[in-house]
Amino acid sequence: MSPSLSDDDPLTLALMPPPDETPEQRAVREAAEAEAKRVSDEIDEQIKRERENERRRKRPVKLLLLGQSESGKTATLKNFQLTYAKREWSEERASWRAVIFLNLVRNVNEVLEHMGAEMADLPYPRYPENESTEELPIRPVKTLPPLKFKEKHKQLRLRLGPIQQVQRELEQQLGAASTEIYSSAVTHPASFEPPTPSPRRAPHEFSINSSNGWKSALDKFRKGPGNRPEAPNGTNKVSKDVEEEIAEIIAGCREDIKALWDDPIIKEVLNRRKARIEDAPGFFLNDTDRIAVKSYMPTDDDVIRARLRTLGVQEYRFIFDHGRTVGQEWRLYDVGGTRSSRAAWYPYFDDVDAIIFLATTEWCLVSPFDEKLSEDRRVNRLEDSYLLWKSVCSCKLLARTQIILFLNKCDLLQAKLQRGIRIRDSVPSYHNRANDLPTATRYFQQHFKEIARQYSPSQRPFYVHLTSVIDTKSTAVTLGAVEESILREHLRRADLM
Ligand SMILES: Nc1nc2c(ncn2[C@@H]2O[C@H](COP(=O)(O)OP(=O)(O)OP(=O)(O)O)[C@@H](O)[C@H]2O)c(=O)[nH]1
Ligand SMILES: [Mg+2]
Repeated sequence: MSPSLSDDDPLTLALMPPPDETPEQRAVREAAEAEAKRVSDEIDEQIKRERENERRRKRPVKLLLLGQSESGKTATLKNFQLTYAKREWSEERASWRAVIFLNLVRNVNEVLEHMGAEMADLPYPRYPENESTEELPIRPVKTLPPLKFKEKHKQLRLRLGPIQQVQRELEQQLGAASTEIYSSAVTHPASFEPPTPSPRRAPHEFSINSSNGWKSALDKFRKGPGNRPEAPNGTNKVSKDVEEEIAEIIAGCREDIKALWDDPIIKEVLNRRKARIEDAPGFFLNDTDRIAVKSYMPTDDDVIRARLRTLGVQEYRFIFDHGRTVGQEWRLYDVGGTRSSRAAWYPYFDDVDAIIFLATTEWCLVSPFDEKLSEDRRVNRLEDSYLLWKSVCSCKLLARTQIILFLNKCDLLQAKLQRGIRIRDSVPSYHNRANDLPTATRYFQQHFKEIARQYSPSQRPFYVHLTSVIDTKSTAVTLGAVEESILREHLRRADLM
């Protein structure tokens, strides 16, 4: 007998067989007790199973964002945060201010550089080829008459001089993510193959890089106490002061920045030098009035449009506060897309529920009147995108992973087609198809689908969305569909475990 129960315990008394129980009554009672025990055990077993299922279902949803550099991975991640984790989004928004300042001063300095070069009659600029030693073809010598610069232009250059210093200061504060890497050589598939043991690939290269990505770059500018402990040497504080100082300098240059950007001679300079600054990532010169004020605070759209390169692999954990998966933890992995970053992707392929692969096709559209990049380089980027897609589709580790293709930057593709740029001039296999957005996206989509069909280790559904992820409203609708399909897959995998 249990030490807590004695013969005069009410429960024991209630459960005791009646003293005058007949053998028949006893048999009935024992059968009833056995049945009750069976039912009770069954219920216990069911509760155990449900708990186990619940535990499995609570497993975080893991989503990997892949694609070339500048394809829009980080912008997609920001849309996830804006749509599903609004609180974190609002907390983080202000810390993008410094990045947007950097984007704006970069725009200004690029215009100034073109003006200076045109004034000095220098040849057309070349892009730095950090990742490749391949030379770009030299542009033809100019044949146009020199432009008539006035005193006003010299004055503008002089008065906007401090903006160069501001760029240097911001780049220093934000670290390596603030500078771009350009590459043109595409001779082999983009490699993220399993790391072979080699002294050049130490394991730490494959860990989450939180020390120098944009997350940590933003930390330096994060507002308010309590969010992060202040660095012992007071660097956070210094950065905050620096940011205010920078806001003041930019505000002081507001009228000059506007005068520069609105000037007809400067427009001609940019035309001649084929610099379409407005199509480049992180273009904010049309927003100078709003941004170049001391009290400037970024809007949602500003943050989505801001450009800061991702270094390594960054993990973001969100508990969704909207959508079908409220309360569910999602882990999003945002990777750096430059060719040299891709070796770090592979370790994240294991155990991932889904991949969103971002591809942009507008790269390949070259107009001899519009683009300052060489045709080879643009077409190579399209080729690189196909090769990267092929590598992802054919990867055995991902054979059972859902892959969702975003054909992104459709807004830029549409704008180029409207400017009359013909696809067939850059992509001969396009032949005489209609030069419009529906036909173009169908064509590119078909190409990606065919690669997936041909190279996937086993057949899988082809999911594709045509996106412009800077449009937050339409992207929220796309993400709704994506969330549902990823969740279905997540639950299916949980049941298989
Ligand atoms: N116009 C337009 N711009 C876009 C679109 N998607 C992204 N961008 C912009 O393109 C730039 C590059 O986007 P990111 O999201 O930083 O690119 P990424 O793929 O993360 O690039 P890495 O970090 O270098 O791998 C940013 O300034 C974005 O705002 C789009 O659909 N349309
Ligand atoms: Mg990125």
